Amino acid sequence: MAGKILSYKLSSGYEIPMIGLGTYARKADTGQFRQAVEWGIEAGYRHIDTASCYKNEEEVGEAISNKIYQGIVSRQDLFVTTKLWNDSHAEQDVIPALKSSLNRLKLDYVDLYLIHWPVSVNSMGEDMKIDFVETWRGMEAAVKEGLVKSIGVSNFNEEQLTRLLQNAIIKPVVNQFEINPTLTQHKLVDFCKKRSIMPVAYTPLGLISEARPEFIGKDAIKTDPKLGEIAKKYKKTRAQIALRYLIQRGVAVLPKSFTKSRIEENLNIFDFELSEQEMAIVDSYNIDHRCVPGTAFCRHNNYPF
Ligand SMILES: NC(=O)C1=CN([C@@H]2O[C@H](COP(=O)(O)OP(=O)(O)OC[C@H]3O[C@@H](n4cnc5c(N)ncnc54)[C@H](OP(=O)(O)O)[C@@H]3O)[C@@H](O)[C@H]2O)C=CC1
Ligand SMILES: O=C1CO[C@H](CO)[C@@H](O)[C@@H]1O
Repeated sequence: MAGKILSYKLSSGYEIPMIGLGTYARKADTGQFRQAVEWGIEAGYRHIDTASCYKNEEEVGEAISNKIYQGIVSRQDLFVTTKLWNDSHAEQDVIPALKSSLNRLKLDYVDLYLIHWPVSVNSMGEDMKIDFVETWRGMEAAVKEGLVKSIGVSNFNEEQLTRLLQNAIIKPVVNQFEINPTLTQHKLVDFCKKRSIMPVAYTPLGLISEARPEFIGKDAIKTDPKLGEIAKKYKKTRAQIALRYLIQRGVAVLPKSFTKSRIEENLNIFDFELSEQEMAIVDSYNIDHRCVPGTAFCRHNNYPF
């Protein structure tokens, strides 16, 4: 891997590597998550993003245990994030849900625990209308029990972050939300930074990713020659330029791949710098298009978008 991975000091005092390996997949073969995380750690990733709803924490945990056992990394070298699912938002459900995640991950703490969505549901998917401030009390208790180093949120909008900050004893250190060249999110990124909340980009490749035939017609970014020229100049791919653009905006990125060469490629973004003009070109692909609109929750209380 060329170039040292940058990291950022969170408001909790812990360092978060600016790139993490995403692990969500709608479909996967048995062992595919484990294999991807093992390749990731071998390639140099030290930050892994999972969630209880991804149903892959066991395989992610196996990969981590294997790499620790093989002496490739120690637990302290890794930054592991997992997320509280929407069906465990009652204050008393947070620690049991986290303990189940830790059990599946075979870890005794995670570095970051996030409220996955500001929306609460029951096992039938019905809206439970639980206030996320109540959920936050459970998150704070998890810090006090030493089960997690830092806590944060995902898919929260400005209004929700404001209410949370007004009511939090331990402040959220991260908001994880969709950010990429076709959904640049300048307003929410600036809002978070001003409040010492680190913006972390999910779906950082957005419409660049080849596996999204449903977006044909909106994906000029895949073929536009201006981006091709920038990529050629630095001997990088369009995906690497998109990731570098986010890093230079001070946004951490979580690219997911099951392909060994892409896992390595996505990490190889720390040995070049885009000019201001090139940053503006990448920025110009914005069409405010959400790849992850969370439509399953669009009629729920606290739907964020
Ligand atoms: N908090 C939240 O609500 C959400 C969190 N997330 C997190 O963010 C992570 C990343 O988001 P995700 O939606 O997976 O989207 P990504 O932007 O990471 O895109 C993933 C897709 O891009 C392909 N890909 C990966 N690298 C390259 C490359 N270099 N060139 C071309 N194609 C590439 C992958 O294919 P292949 O695997 O075949 O290589 C895969 O199909 C998730 O895995 C998850 O951890 C995601 C969505 C919501
Ligand atoms: O984290 C996640 C992974 O992707 C899913 C579907 O696109 C999202 O709903 C979820 O929030």
